[in-house]
Amino acid sequence: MSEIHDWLSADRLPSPLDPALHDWLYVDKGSLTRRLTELADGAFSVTPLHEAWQPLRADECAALGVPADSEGWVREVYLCGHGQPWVFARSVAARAQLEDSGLDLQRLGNRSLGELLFSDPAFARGTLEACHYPTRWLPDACRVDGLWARRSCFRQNRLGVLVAEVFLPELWQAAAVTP
Ligand SMILES: C=C(O[C@@H]1C=C(C(=O)O)C=C[C@H]1O)C(=O)O
Repeated sequence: MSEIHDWLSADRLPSPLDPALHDWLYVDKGSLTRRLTELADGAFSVTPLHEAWQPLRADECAALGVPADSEGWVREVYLCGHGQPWVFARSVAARAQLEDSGLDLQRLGNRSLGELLFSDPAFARGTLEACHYPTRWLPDACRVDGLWARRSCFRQNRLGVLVAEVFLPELWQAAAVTP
């Protein structure tokens, strides 16, 4: 299934995925931070790569329900096990929604956004969608074609935080999954 470039919910997949891969992408709706922490026996860390106000991508504006080219806070990090990048995560929120919400994403640093989202019961997670993440959107250091990614939107009142997680080959090795 090398042609999936659009974000698809599980019911729109053209054919079934390997069950272990399907589980990571669609079934486990809990915190990825917690799942990776368990897999790494506690040796989990977050490495911020890029944090800035900038225009959001078209697919992000559509998912958040804001006008095209809206500005938002963009946070890109590696989620690491034993110091090795396992997941590249990009989380975005539109400026107007964020400023109304009081959520302070700018001072998160190397704390996990997942801990924050999952510790606040006011946030509800939307449908998980997956795709092969466009290579050009990856940092140079992990630019591999056809990597599986998933995304979902966490909503609280008017605020949406869209979280995309790209699974890197080192994670599949550690988890003994053949993607
Ligand atoms: C949504 C979660 O948060 C994770 C932590 C992130 C961060 O710190 O920037 C980003 C995306 C997620 O992979 C989670 O743990 O499930």
